Amino acid sequence: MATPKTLTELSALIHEHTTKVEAYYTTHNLPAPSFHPSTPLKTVLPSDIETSRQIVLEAMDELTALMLGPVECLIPPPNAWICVTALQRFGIAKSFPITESSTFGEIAQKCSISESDTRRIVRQAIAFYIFTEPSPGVIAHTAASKALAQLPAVGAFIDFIAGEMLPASTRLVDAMQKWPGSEEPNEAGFALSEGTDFAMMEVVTRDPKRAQCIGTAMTFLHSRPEYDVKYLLDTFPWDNAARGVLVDVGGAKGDVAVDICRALPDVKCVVLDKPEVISGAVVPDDVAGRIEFRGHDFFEKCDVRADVYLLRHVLHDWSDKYAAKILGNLVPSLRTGARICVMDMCLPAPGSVSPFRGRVARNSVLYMKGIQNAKERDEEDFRQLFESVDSRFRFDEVIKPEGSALALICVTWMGENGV
Ligand SMILES: C[S@@+](CC[C@H](N)C(=O)[O-])C[C@H]1O[C@@H](n2cnc3c(N)ncnc32)[C@H](O)[C@@H]1O
Repeated sequence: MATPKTLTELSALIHEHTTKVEAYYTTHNLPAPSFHPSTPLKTVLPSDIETSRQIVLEAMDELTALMLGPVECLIPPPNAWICVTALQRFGIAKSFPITESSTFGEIAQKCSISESDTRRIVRQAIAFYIFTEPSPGVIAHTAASKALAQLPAVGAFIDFIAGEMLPASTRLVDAMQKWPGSEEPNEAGFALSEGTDFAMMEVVTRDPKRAQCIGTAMTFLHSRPEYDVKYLLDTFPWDNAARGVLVDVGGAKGDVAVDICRALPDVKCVVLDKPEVISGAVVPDDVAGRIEFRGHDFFEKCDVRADVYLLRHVLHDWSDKYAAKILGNLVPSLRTGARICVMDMCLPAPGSVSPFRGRVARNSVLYMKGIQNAKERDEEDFRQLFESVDSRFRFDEVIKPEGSALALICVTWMGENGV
C-alpha cells in the first residue's frame, strides 16, 4: 500500500488535479460537469486530464474513508441498488420529459405503482443525485436520470446486474458454506438464489427475455472505450500472424473478428461459438470471404489449425477445472509455434493499485464466483493454469495496455504439431 497521506495532503491533491480538470473544461469551452440534465452524458478527456480525474477520484475515496472512520467504513449501504433497480423496472426516468417536472402522484399513475412507494424510491434516488426535488413534491430530472431515460443499454445493464448478478451475490457466502471450494458452475450463489440445479448460463439461455437482457448488457459493457479492440490490434505482437489464420474461440457473432479483419487486411478469421449463438451472424461486405463461422462446443476437441487462438472474455467465465478443459481441447489443433492470446482482466498484484482502483477488480472476482464459480485471475493464476494443462505451453508475457480493461496473456505452443 502507498505511504498513507494526511487529510490535508489528500485535499491538496484533490485541489491540484481538480484545478487541472476544470481548466481543461474552461479552455475548451466545454460545459463544466454538473447535475443539470443539459450536461453531456459522456465527455471523452485526453489522457493527461483523464489521469487527473482518476487521481481526484482515488484521493476523494481515501479521504471519504478516513473521514467516515473504521466502523462506518465497514458497513456500506446494502440497499443502494434498490432505487436504481426500481427506477429501471417501473420506467420512472422515462415517465416525464427531460425538460419538464412531475409529481409523485403523476409518476405513480404513469408507472402503475403506489404513490407512497414512488416517494420512497425517488427520494432514495435523489440521495444518489438521480432526480432532484426543487420544491416539496415536485420532481425534476438530473443528468443521471436523463442517462437512464435516454440510454437503453444502461437500463439493460441495470436489469442484468439487478436481475442476475446481485441475487447470486447475496447467496454467494451460503454457497461457499454449502459447497466449500467447489469449481462446479451449478454450485454457486446463483443456484441457491434461483433454486436450481443448473448453471446460470444454462438457465438464462433457456429464457429468451433473460438471454436478450444479458446480450444487451454485454454489448453495453463492451462498447465502453476500455474494451476497444484497438488494444488487441495495437499491442499483440502479430508478426507473421498478421498474414495467417486467427481462431476466435467463443467469438460470439464475430464483432471482434470483423475489427481484426478490417485492421489486418491479410488475416483470416474462424469464429467458433455455440451453433445457436453464431446462427444469423452476418459478415459485412468489406471483409466477406475472410470470416468463417463454425458451430463448436469448446468442451470438445478443436480441429482448426491456426496461427493465433484468441480467447477474449471467455476463460473468466469458468473455474480452473473448466478453463483447463477449454485450453486442453485446443492442444490437438496446435502447430509448433502457434500462439494463444487470452484477453481477460489480469488482477493487479496486491498493493500495486489504490483500494479505489482495485475495488472494481475485486468486486468482479466475487460477482464471477457468485454466478457460476467463475474466476478472474492474476498473472500467477494464468501461469499455473497453462502449466496445469501442458508444460509445453511457453508463457511469454502479459501485456497490460494503458487504458484497457483487459490484459493480453500471450502464450506459445512449443510442443510438436498436435494430432
Ligand atoms: C463473454 S462472451 C465473449 C464473447 C467475445 N469473445 C467477446 O470478446 O466479445 C463468452 C462467449 O463464450 C461462448 N460460449 C459459452 N459456452 C460455450 C461453449 N461451450 N462452446 C463455445 N462457446 C461458448 C458464449 O456463447 C459467448 O459468445
